[in-house]
Amino acid sequence: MAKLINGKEISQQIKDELKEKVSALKAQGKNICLAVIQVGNDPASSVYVGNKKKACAYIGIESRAFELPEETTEEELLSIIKDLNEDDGVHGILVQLPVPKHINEEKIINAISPKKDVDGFHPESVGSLCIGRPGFVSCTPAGIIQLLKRSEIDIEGKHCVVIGRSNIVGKPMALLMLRENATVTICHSRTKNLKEICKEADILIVAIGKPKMIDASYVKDGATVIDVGIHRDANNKLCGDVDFASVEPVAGAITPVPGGVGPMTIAMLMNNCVEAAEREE
Ligand SMILES: NC(=O)C1=CN([C@@H]2O[C@H](COP(=O)(O)OP(=O)(O)OC[C@H]3O[C@@H](n4cnc5c(N)ncnc54)[C@H](OP(=O)(O)O)[C@@H]3O)[C@@H](O)[C@H]2O)C=CC1
Ligand SMILES: Nc1nc(=O)c2c([nH]1)NC[C@@H]1CN(c3ccc(C(=O)N[C@@H](CCC(=O)O)C(=O)O)cc3)C=[N+]21
Ligand SMILES: [Mg+2]
Repeated sequence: MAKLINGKEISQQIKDELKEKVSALKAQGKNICLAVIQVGNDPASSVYVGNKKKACAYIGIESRAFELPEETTEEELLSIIKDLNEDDGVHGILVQLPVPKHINEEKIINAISPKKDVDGFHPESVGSLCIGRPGFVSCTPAGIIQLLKRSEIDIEGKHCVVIGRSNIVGKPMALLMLRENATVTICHSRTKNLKEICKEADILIVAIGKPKMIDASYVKDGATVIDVGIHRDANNKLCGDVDFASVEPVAGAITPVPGGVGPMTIAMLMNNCVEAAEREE
């Protein structure tokens, strides 16, 4: 029986810590504001954006919502970002991904000022993480580090296997584990012997985007398993990239979906907004 890593509870702790910080900042006359931009109305995106707005309200951060139609042009979106970059009242800018196909995602990410890049997706933020300089760190991987630390799971010297090498999850995750002195292996769709490599992991972080792909046969006895995936199964129930029922009996610790990594992503977004405001001085 694995210890359940409770992301809902840990994210709540973090949000409560941030709430106190925000009221202290407010007492000094500083109000924090996050601009959240959604283009189109993908239902999953709307759920995440809604969760972000709720978290802002709870912590005392103002959220300025831009609900733009699917037909919004790249130029229009870039122009909104430019205005927000120049607006001293706005501390963080988030453009919910994916954006519609006619908009170049890379151009949008590059347009956001690194000072307001609370998602940590800008090349300057990623480069800073890579060479150990201060900058915003992608929220999902940063949240996973918090999950591990606050669950008292040692990272230093452990073999961490990350499955997935996307720019927003897998790669920054591997860099963060390295920064925490883990020995890190990154796996992807061309990896041979995926199962054998995963079986070596003390900490297995799964971000592949394939529902329930990782079962007990990939997991060493007692390993910590972190499930980043988020899907809806045949019964419209949320599930991850990990087959929880299969893995839970062999793992030492495991995150559920929902209530694992997802809520941490939002808590770390809030953390980055507070940092953006604090850095302003
Ligand atoms: N909970 C949260 O807060 C968040 C959850 N997510 C979820 O996490 C998952 C991953 O997201 P993201 O990183 O954006 O996904 P991407 O689709 O961008 O990346 C998936 C990665 O997994 C690799 N991969 C795909 N299939 C296999 C396979 N059969 N064996 C080994 N590796 C494989 C790919 O390899 P290759 O590079 O070779 O193609 C790629 O590197 C998704 O389910 C997403 O919804 C994402 C962000 C936040
Ligand atoms: N610019 C940008 N930044 C992101 O951080 C970003 C993004 N685009 N695009 C999509 C992914 C995905 N993501 C999630 C956030 C919260 C939950 C979350 O709250 N999950 C809850 C359940 C949510 C539900 O009910 O569906 C949970 O796992 O318990 C999940 C996933 C952020 N992302
Ligand atoms: Mg992706």
